Amino acid sequence: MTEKHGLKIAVSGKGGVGKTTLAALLCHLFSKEGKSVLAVDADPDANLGMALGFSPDELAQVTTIAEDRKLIKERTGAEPGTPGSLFCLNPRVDDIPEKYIVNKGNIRLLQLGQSAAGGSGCYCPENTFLKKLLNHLVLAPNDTVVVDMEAGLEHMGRGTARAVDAFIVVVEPGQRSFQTAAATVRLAKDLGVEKVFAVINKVHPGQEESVCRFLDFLPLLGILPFNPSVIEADLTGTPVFETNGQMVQLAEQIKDKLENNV
Ligand SMILES: Nc1ncnc2c1ncn2[C@@H]1O[C@H](COP(=O)(O)OP(=O)(O)OP(=O)(O)O)[C@@H](O)[C@H]1O
Repeated sequence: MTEKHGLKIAVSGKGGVGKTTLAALLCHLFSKEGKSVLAVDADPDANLGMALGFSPDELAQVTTIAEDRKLIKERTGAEPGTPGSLFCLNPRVDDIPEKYIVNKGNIRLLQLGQSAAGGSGCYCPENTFLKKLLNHLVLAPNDTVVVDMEAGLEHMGRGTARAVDAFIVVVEPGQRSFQTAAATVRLAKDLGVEKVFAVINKVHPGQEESVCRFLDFLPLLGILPFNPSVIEADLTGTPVFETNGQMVQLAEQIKDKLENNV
C-alpha cells in the first residue's frame, strides 16, 4: 500500500454469493490487527450485523438510515459543512452521529436498512447518504471502511466509485455469477474505478481451474471453498470467524493480497 490514508473497500456481487460472509471476515481481520473498522451494511437483503456477532437486541438499539429517511433526505441535500447538513466538512468516522452506530471492540457498524422505495440502484436517501459518506469521509491511517454492497454499482456515481480504494466482486461458480461479475467490471471501468478484484466463493474440489478460466478478466484475490459449517454458523447466528479457522486463514491471505495491490 502506497498511500497514507486508511482503506475504503466495497464488497459486491450477485445476491447470495457470500458478500456478507466475506465482508464480516475482513472486518474481523482488520479489527484484530488493531484497525478501527467502520462496517457499512448497505445491502438491504443482508445482515452484516449478525455476521459480525451483534445480537438482535444490540442491532435493535440503533437507528438505520432508512428509518430516518425523512431527516436524511433533508440533510443529505445540504453540502457537508453547511447548516442543516448531516456531516461537518471533511467528516471523520467519529463524526457519524452515534444514534446510527453500534460498537463491538474496534468495529463500528452502520446500517443503511431496508429502503421503503425498494429495488436496487434507487436514488433514495439511503444511497445518497452512502455517496456522501464515501465521498467525504476522511480516514486516519488506522481507519478501514468495509461496505457490504447490494449487487451492482448502478447507483454509484463516478466520484463515489472512485472514492472507494478497492471493489471486491464475490463470485460463485456459475454462469450467472460470472455474468454479474463481468457487468460489474464493465461498469466499474466506465466509472473510472481501477481496482476491481475477484474472490471466488463456494468452490467445490476440482472446480478451481475452470472457474479461474472464466474469470481471467479479473485479478483474483483468493478462493474460498464451499464449506457446510459456514451455513451452520449462519443458522445458529454465530460469526464465521468464531467457528471456522480455515475460512479465517484464507480470508487473511485475501486481505494481505488486497493490501499489497491497492
Ligand atoms: N463458503 C461458503 N460455503 C458454504 N456456504 C456459504 C459460503 N459462503 C457463504 N455461504 C452461505 O451462503 C448464504 C449467503 O451468504 P451471504 O449472506 O454471505 O451472501 P450475500 O452475497 O451477502 O447474500 P445477499 O445478497 O442475500 O445478502 C449464507 O447462508 C451463507 O452462510
